[in-house]
Amino acid sequence: MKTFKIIRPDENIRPALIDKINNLTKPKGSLGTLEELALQIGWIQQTLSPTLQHPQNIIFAADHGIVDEGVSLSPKEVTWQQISNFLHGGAGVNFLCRQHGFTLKIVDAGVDYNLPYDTGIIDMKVRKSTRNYLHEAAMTEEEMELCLERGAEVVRNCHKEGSNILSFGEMGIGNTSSSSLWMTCFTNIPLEQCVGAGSGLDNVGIRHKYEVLKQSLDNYRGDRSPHDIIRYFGGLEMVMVIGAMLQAAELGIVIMVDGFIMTNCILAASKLYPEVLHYAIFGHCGDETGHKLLLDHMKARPLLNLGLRLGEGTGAICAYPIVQSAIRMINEMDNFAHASITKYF
Ligand SMILES: Cc1cc2ncn([C@H]3O[C@H](COP(=O)(O)O)[C@@H](O)[C@H]3O)c2cc1C
Ligand SMILES: O=C(O)c1cccnc1
Repeated sequence: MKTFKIIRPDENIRPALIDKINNLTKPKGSLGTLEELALQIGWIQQTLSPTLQHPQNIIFAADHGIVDEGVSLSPKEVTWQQISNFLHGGAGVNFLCRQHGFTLKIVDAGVDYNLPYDTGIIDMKVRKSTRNYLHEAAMTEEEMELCLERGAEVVRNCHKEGSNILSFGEMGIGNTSSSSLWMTCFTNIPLEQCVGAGSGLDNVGIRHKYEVLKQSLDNYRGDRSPHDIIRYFGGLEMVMVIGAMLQAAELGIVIMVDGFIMTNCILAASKLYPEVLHYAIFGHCGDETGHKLLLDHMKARPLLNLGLRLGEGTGAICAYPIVQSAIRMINEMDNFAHASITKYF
């Protein structure tokens, strides 16, 4: 399997970073989460003057065989139709990218449609849709490997373009189902608490989705290793995100984590390489059932709580101005000595 070299950033810089933050003209700790973010990004970048360069939101898209079982309110073709909307600039993620200066990249990981690649969509298609994991593994070992490699390749290209912060998003009707299965397998939280409305199921629909996913789990005969669970229940776009996140961490790129699906992707990535979590900033806690439970389980502290349940990277991008403030704080605030203010602590 593709390997990644992900290290915990060097601790040696931390005292100097803490010292710099504590000497800014404010009571110690009074800028709270902004101070934590500045420390984290300075630590990742190994500098006392961290920067944010060329932010990009990368949407990985694919279809899911399990959709045949009626687990989503939305029909499968919404995946490619929404991609077309992304290209025309009319989706939720588009106005947020425009507002916050993000470049938007769309990656076809496995959409069940012949997409027009001359529009700028990045062709990384591994196959058209996963198989239906009610009956068989969603993807083969080779397909999983291709997903990891291609996700990593997309991020290497962003790195070459100068990005040091990336947000990841997804589009794939049915992908809250894969997410719920990864969540229950990796956290041992009962499946019932991991299954929610996704793109809009009512209670009857959620019950049916739960029954299908429960049956899929009962039918599973794999070895329960992280690798096998990722492969068996994964979405092609979600495994590509894992490759992308791992490559980002290897390159020292800050990872902005979006909603329920992306939180599950970084959870799964951390089962392969635990150190990936040092590079993650959790953008928000959304309304999809299980998201808060999962964040709590991971001891993650999301920046926002806006009741979002869309995906596409929207919640991560909404949180970006807070990250920008943290970077301005550490670079632009004066210190006690220079400002001639008596330091009383
Ligand atoms: C128009 C539309 C736009 C979306 N953008 C993101 N999603 C979100 O909904 C899907 C997951 O929900 P489920 O598992 O219930 O299918 C994903 O595509 C996710 O990105 C959308 C869903 C719809 C309908
Ligand atoms: O939080 C998410 O990522 C999410 C929730 C519902 C539907 N699509 C995405």
